Amino acid sequence: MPATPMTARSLLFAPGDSERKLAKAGASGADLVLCDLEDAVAPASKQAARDLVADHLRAGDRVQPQWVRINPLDTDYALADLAAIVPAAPDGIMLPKAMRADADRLHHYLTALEAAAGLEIGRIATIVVATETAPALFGLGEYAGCPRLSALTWGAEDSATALGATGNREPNGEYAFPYHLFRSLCLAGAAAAGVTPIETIHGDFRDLDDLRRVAERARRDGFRGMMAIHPAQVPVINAAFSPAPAEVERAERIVAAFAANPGAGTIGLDGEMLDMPHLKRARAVLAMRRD
Ligand SMILES: CC(C)(COP(=O)(O)OP(=O)(O)OC[C@H]1O[C@@H](n2cnc3c(N)ncnc32)[C@H](O)[C@@H]1OP(=O)(O)O)[C@@H](O)C(=O)NCCC(=O)NCCSC(=O)C[C@H](O)C(=O)O
Ligand SMILES: [Mg+2]
Repeated sequence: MPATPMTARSLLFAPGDSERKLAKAGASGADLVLCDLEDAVAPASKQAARDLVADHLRAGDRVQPQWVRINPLDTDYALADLAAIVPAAPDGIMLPKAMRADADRLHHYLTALEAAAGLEIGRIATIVVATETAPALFGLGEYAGCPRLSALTWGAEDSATALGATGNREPNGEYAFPYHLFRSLCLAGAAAAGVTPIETIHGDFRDLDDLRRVAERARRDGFRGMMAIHPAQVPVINAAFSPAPAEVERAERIVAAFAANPGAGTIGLDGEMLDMPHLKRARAVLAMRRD
């Protein structure tokens, strides 16, 4: 039961206990909304948030796919989250603090709950936040063939907590070395599994210039989308994960140059040597266009 790799550029979190934010997220222009039942919701509000998110899902009129981040499977909250949410037919489930075995367990739970709710089996896709526990950090290469999995992402805050760190940033604001490693392993793990790598949140939600820099770097590195925590971040992320006109034009010229030289493995264009990896990347840029 393989899932289609995720195509969302922006995934906006809305706290599950905020009716206002759940409603506003739909109008944000985000490609996907993540209704959160995990860390944005205090323990005392978990049940109220489940009820609110289920009502939100049942209200219909989905402008974009509506996903739910449940609590980790090894907490007392997770099964109650799934029991409340699956009958309301979310488009997907985000599983935090997880590793491959948890994603497999989630697949089985979803199959049982979809059947009980009369939903099409396999309609609910999954994304795993795959760096948030110490054991998970050693398992990022294990996701190939994971049923329902459409994307992998990572979380710098919970990774730091898992390591016992006191922080995760250098004095200049960049992530410290361990978090570059986890980010890179998430990217490579997603590529190895044939699913979409999604960049983590940018917590400084007022600094949109820095967000632009970080999001553009993420796309350059291979991420295909990014999570957001505030509606103002959405247009910046959407732009960063959409190829610019000049990039599309260059990709078209590369594809055309190879088409004009069908026997050539390598060609020169604008003084640059191009071979098969360049052609593949040019085709990938063209596939990312949204007209
Ligand atoms: C971060 C926020 C708490 C800031 O909220 P606020 O101070 O209210 O911001 P603004 O005054 O600028 O809000 C302007 C209006 O926009 C609405 N709004 C704000 N955020 C959202 C949102 N996420 N979705 C929809 N609408 C939103 C406000 O309601 C204002 O509208 P109005 O009421 O009409 O004036 C807040 O942005 C927020 O709650 N963000 C989401 C936080 C969240 O979900 N966090 C969990 C994910 S991150 C994570 O878990 C880390 C990761 O797992 C790791 O381990 O690293
Ligand atoms: Mg987290």
